[in-house]
Amino acid sequence: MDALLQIDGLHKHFTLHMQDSAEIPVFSGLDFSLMPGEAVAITGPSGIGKSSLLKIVYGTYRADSGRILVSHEGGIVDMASAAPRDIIAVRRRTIGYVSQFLRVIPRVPTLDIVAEPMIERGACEEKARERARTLLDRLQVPERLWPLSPVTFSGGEQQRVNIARGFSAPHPILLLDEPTASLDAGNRARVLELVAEARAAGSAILGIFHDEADRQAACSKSLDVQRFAEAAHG
Ligand SMILES: Nc1ncnc2c1ncn2[C@@H]1O[C@H](COP(=O)(O)OP(=O)(O)OP(=O)(O)O)[C@@H](O)[C@H]1O
Repeated sequence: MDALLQIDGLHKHFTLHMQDSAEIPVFSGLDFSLMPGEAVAITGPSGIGKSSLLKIVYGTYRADSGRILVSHEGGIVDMASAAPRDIIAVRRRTIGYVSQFLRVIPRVPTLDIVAEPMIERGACEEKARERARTLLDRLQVPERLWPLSPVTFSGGEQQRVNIARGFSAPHPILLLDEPTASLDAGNRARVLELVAEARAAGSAILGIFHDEADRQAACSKSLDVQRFAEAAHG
C-alpha cells in the first residue's frame, strides 16, 4: 500500500437507543486515500459527518462496514476491525489527533500534558520537556501557566495546549478537528505554520477547517463528504 491511509467502502450510521432506536445514517460507500505529505480538508455542511469521519479513522467510533487501512510500522492495520491494543499502538506511533477540546486531567501540569506523547514514545524526559516548552512558547501560552493544570484556563488557552500536545510527537498521520477555531489571527497563523512543518517532515494531514482561508492555506486537496452522506440517506 503506497497510501498512509486508505478507506474502502465505509458505511456508518448511529442508532439512538435512548430515543426509540432512531437511526441516523451518516455515510455510505466512502472511499478515500491519503498519501505522505498530503493535506486534505474534509468539507461539507454542519452535521454532515466530518467529525464522525475523523473519530472513525482514530478508532473512537466503529464503522458498520468497510476498511480503514493504516500503514503502521511496516505493516497494515485495519482500524475498522483492529483489537483495542492495536488501536492504542497505532495512536501512539502513527495517528495523532487534535480534537476540538482538550481533555483536562485535574492536577496534571500543562508542561507534562504536552510532553507526555513524546515520553510515551520513548523520548527522554528532559528532551520532551524542552520541546514542550518550545511549543508552548510558540503558541504564546504564558510561562507562568506551564506548571498549572489547564482546568481553569480560558477556551483559547486550552485549545493551544491541546495543539501543542497534538504536534509534540511526530506522527505519520495527523487528524485535526478545527484546530484554528476560537484562536486569534496570530495564533491561527502559528498553527498553520505547525501544519506546514509537519507536512514538510512527511506527515499527512486530514483536517476540518471552519475558516476558508485557513483551509486554503493548510490543505492542497479536499474530501467533500456530502455525496457519501447523500448515498447513506438513499
Ligand atoms: N455519538 C453520536 N451518537 C449519535 N449521533 C451522533 C454521534 N456523533 C455524531 N452524531 C450524529 O452524526 C451526524 C454527523 O455529526 P458530525 O459531528 O460528524 O458532523 P459535522 O459535519 O462534524 O458537524 P459540524 O460541522 O457541525 O461540527 C449528526 O447528525 C450527529 O447528530
